[in-house]
Amino acid sequence: MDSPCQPQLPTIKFNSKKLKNGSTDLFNSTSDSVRAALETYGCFVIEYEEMSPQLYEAMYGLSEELFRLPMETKRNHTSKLPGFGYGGNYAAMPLFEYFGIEHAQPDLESMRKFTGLFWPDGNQYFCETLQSYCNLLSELYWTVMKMVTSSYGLERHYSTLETASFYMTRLMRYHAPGEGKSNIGILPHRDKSFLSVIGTNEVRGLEIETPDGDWIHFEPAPTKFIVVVGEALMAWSNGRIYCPLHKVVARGMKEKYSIGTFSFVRGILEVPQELVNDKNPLQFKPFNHLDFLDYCREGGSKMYGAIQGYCEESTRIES
Ligand SMILES: O=C(O)CCC(=O)C(=O)O
Ligand SMILES: [Fe+2]
Repeated sequence: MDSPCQPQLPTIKFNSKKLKNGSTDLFNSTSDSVRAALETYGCFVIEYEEMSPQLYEAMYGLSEELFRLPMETKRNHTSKLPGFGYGGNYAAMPLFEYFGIEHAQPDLESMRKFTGLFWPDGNQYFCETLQSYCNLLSELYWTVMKMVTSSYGLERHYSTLETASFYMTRLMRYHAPGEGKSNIGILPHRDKSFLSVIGTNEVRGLEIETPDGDWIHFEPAPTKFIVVVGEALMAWSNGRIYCPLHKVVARGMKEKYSIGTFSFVRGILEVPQELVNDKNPLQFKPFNHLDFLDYCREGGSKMYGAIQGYCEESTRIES
């Protein structure tokens, strides 16, 4: 049992109507809370009360259906990008399986292409449900990005990032290890993405390490999403934003399902001038995010954190 004084992840309420149409005071104060959470923990929990219970039930029901398909069908989903496509049955992570869908927007066409791999005659219900869920993750994602850029006074960078970004929406399953048992779901790692927003069914398992070395559980609920910083955003912020180590531990009899949208930025990522000064000298040379992703392809110790080494190495090669 967890003790009541266990450290908690910061939780921030998002009410999209109030944030869009309401007071700028609310937007500004929420933005500052988001920035503080990302600087301290590299993550926070969004409490989103408007979440539709019907969409939640439908999406996680359909995830179960998708993962129950035969292995040869699941393998139809391939990608050249590491971590995208279908993956699973790894010796070091035997309980973990995923489908990483690459898309420019959470549009119906991308979802139709993915759905068509498994249901050649179409599956409108799956396709529309997946699109609605991706849309929601994307809205939450861009609300966070608007807040981060605004809190640093970097509003002009928002649309540049928006234009250059593309996404991997990843549907994940963790097999249940069995009564009274636990086993690793995903090994400890730092994300190679810019930022992600992840929802989950009611099964716990995701743990995040604080800078002090404590591991904190994300406590799932239909109205909760977790925002996690990737190494690319940490570098872009010149190290102001923290990038946390995290892992999934599967326990007990229930399968865990989660769905996250992870963003990537095409072209060169560069620390904004506004974040560099005498007190905060430049820590990360400009880098190509997709080349960085490729550099991390082999996994291993790079999963713990590789951006510092990558920026140094790629500058050495160029000079
Ligand atoms: O399934 C989760 O909750 C976390 C997944 C994760 O850390 C990842 O895909 O990078
Ligand atoms: Fe991760």
